[in-house]
Amino acid sequence: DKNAAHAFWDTQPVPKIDAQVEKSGPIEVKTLDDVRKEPLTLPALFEWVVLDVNDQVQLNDVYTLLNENYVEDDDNMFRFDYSIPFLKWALQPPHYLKDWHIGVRVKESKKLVAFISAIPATINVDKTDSVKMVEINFLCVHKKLREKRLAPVLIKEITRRVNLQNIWQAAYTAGIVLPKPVASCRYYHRSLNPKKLVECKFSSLPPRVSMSLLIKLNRVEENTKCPGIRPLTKADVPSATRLLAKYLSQYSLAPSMSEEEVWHWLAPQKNVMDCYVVVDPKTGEVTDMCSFYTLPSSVIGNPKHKTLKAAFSFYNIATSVPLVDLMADALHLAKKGDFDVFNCLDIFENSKFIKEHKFQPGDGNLQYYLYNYATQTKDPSAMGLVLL
Ligand SMILES: CCCCCCCCCCCCCC(=O)CSCCNC(=O)CCNC(=O)[C@H](O)C(C)(C)COP(=O)(O)OP(=O)(O)OC[C@H]1O[C@@H](n2cnc3c(N)ncnc32)[C@H](O)[C@@H]1OP(=O)(O)O
Ligand SMILES: CN(C)Cc1n[nH]c2ccc(-c3ccc(F)cc3OCCn3ccnc3)cc12
Repeated sequence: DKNAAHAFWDTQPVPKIDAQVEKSGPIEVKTLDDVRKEPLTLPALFEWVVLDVNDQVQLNDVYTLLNENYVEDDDNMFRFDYSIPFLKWALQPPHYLKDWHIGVRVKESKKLVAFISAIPATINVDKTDSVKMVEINFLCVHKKLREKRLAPVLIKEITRRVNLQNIWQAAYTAGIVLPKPVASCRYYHRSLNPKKLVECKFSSLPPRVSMSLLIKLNRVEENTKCPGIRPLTKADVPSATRLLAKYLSQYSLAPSMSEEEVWHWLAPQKNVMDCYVVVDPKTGEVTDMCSFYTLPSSVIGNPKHKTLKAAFSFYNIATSVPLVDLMADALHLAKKGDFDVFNCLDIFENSKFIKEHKFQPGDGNLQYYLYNYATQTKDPSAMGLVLL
């Protein structure tokens, strides 16, 4: 309800839930002099730590905290299981700061009980403003320490450390409604391994549909449709960077990526990132690209299956082939890569293929947010940004 008190968020530079935005731009303007020099105070038993994700032991601590305590679906049947290589990749883009990988440990046992991260990103807002921001992700408090107001402390501390670098805006997404969504997006699932999805109770057999019929109904193309589609290589990066910049310029919220960033985010990496391109045979220019990342979920309390292998749609651009054909290839390649399900949001032009490719609606929303930046609420199709 619109009057619900947000004891923390009502103190933050974000629009009130029922605010009408006049003009776009920063909500508050501060200088380095306004920024606390010392860390926020934690409850007595806890200490701040910086996680060095180059140290296998510390990276494993982050993996275990998230594997056991991170995001679950509404029915608590699945929990995201970001892999160790995925977390290293997600946390170490070009120009990352170790200081922005913040943990809370129990002083006595050194057990990691909370985490929050920021990575640098240049975000274009409303196609006009290019804003130096951070992307906030992997906020997690151990299940045993929930509802003790620890999250606001983590958020204020990462805000402080980001402000110290003269950055005043952030982008983040969440499955819950907070003040105040920039866009409210829906997620969709395309079954690739219907038998396993039914056994995991991710999906159910429709009435009067046998398992063999369900398998047949979800069959994907035997071959690719796009001529010469192949994995992205480093040599493709200058052309792919130009194609991405041109494509993303049409969206109200989109990243601006250097060649170094394009290679970091789109370089094919087993069990992390799949990226395929179509190039003009004459010029070698990249004309089309599809990409999806690997994010498994633990299956909670299932006797037969421990994990669900999900592909999440990332950046897709079709200029020489229809988007529907490019995504047919993405589904084919994901099936070949042994994924059980292919997920996407109703952002970009994804609604063009969601119906035709037999995606089913998911059970919730993914809300997009900006911190300290007011702008009009957008349609999901105006979103051109994917957060992991
Ligand atoms: C300029 C730079 C700026 C950088 C910072 C930008 C902002 C970045 C913001 C972060 C972006 C993260 C993005 C991201 O990582 C992707 S969203 C995924 C977040 N993580 C999970 O859902 C994992 C499982 N849940 C937990 O670990 C805990 O439930 C968490 C830690 C979520 C909350 O711990 P808790 O023990 O359940 O709760 P208290 O400590 O008692 O705190 C309650 C207060 O926290 C507010 N809350 C709850 N969930 C939130 C969420 N997902 N975002 C923001 N705020 C959230 C809540 O509204 C309330 O405030 P209010 O009373 O005002 O309503
Ligand atoms: C984005 N990134 C910040 C992680 C994140 N946080 N909170 C979330 C809430 C929903 C989705 C999401 C996004 C796309 C999608 F196709 C399905 C999704 O969740 C299904 C429900 N679920 C949650 C865990 N296991 C299954 C991601 C997230």
